[in-house]
Amino acid sequence: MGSMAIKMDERFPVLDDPLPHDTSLQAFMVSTTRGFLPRMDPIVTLPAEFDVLESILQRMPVKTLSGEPGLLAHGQLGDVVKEELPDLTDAVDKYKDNLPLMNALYRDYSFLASAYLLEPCHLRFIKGEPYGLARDTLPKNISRPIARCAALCEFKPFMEYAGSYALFNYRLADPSLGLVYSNLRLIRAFEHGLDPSSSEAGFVLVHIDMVRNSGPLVAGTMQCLDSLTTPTPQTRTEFNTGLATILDSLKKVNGVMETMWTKSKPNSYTSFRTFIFGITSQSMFPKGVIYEGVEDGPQEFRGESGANDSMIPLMDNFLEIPMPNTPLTEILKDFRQYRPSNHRGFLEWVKTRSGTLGLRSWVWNTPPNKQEAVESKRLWLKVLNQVRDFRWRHWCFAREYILKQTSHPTATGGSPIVTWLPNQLHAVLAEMATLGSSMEKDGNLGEECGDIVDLVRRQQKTLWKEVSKYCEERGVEMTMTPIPEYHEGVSVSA
Ligand code: HEM
Repeated sequence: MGSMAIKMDERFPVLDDPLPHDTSLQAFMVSTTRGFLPRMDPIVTLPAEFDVLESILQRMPVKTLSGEPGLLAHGQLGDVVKEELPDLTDAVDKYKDNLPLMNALYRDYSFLASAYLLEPCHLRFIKGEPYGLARDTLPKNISRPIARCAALCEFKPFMEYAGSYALFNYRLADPSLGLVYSNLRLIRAFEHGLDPSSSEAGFVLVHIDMVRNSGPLVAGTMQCLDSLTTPTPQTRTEFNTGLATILDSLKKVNGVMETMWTKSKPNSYTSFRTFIFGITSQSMFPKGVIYEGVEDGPQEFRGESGANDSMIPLMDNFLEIPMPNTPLTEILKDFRQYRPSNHRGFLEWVKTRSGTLGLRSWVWNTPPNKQEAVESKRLWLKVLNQVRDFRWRHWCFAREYILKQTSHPTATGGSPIVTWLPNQLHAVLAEMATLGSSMEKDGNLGEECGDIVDLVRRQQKTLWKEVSKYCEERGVEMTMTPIPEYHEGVSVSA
């Protein structure tokens, strides 16, 4: 089901039972129980053939598990990789039928690859110097095995958010306590992340803690789409129940997101992020990276980024949020490739299914006076409000963790730091203002939705001012389109 073509007129095979013991399936498959988390908790222990890799990865972080400085603290990783690590591609092949194990190897080689390439930049960064150039060649003992496991797991041969850095990088300190924040530990880290109270650990673990709530998000989405696919007299009721489930799940996700402020400190982010930069659009890699023994030409890939999480893209596709036709939106589309193949297939399927059903029109162009139809609109607006809430908080993160800390112009995924996040936030605000105005006209806004629309109108102006200020300070072109005063007269049909 990973890369297998799913016909768009068939129901996407979302799992209810995530089949945690089935090693013939990719680790990442969308389910109504674990949502976008892998089907099983990530594999921690590698087979004995990989003992050298394990030993290097344990000695690698700036601060190791014992608290002693590791190889990256003194710039010793490059030499150790050359001296100690054999090319273990044949050992990878020996286990190729065990896809979750391939995923663990992909995670581990991608940690090593990023640390190896960016080690020189880290050494300059801690001296307060600009990043300068990274290493531009990945030696065979890393490039061949990472290319092999990435191909088997259907990832890019470079660190990704789900398959490597975040969602396949946790273990349970006490398995009997399950997936609760205080019980989560990182498997791999670059800087201080093996200490669960560190900002690096907090940054990663908050992502996992959020995605832990994505099962009902998937289930609610499927319920909404199913209810319209085969219409019955109960369709509207079922649709509204599905929307309510989505809303509940997003509220939990946003509630956990808010804990980032205390779990990971704004002034610590820039030091561990050196290792999660990608190759695409980064000054550290002006000529890409040569993967020795794999491909002839230089390669480039986007870096690790929450932009490759699937929860918000799911909502973008389900709600048919119109994105502006800008080069920034092209980057958003490019990000959609950097995720597990099954997530990719699911997101595409939802986009097509919502579009074919004309979901947005069905909700917004129905007669305004039927109570259940009005409820669909209110729920839809509240779900959009959670997407807004996510993106607004996210913009606040970008301001506090990045813009106020560094002048480096490009985020880890290779997007321009000042304008990219606002491109999407602006689009969500505009959509909400448009839909809110149409409810207002019909006299159906109600108090809660009225408050939401008021907030949207205030945030449109604040965002505009903030982005203009950063663009001016940094000499960046302001790309946001002007805000039409309260979007009067804008059509809401899809
Ligand atoms: C300190 C916290 C965070 C910072 C500094 C941060 C930073 C960024 C940056 C700079 C981008 C732009 C894309 C790029 O990398 O080129 C981005 C995108 C994104 N990040 Fe984060 N992030 C944070 C936390 C999170 C969390 C907890 C999630 C949860 C899943 C997340 C999900 C996303 C999403 C979905 C996008 C795409 C946004 C969109 O479509 O508008 N981020 N992040």
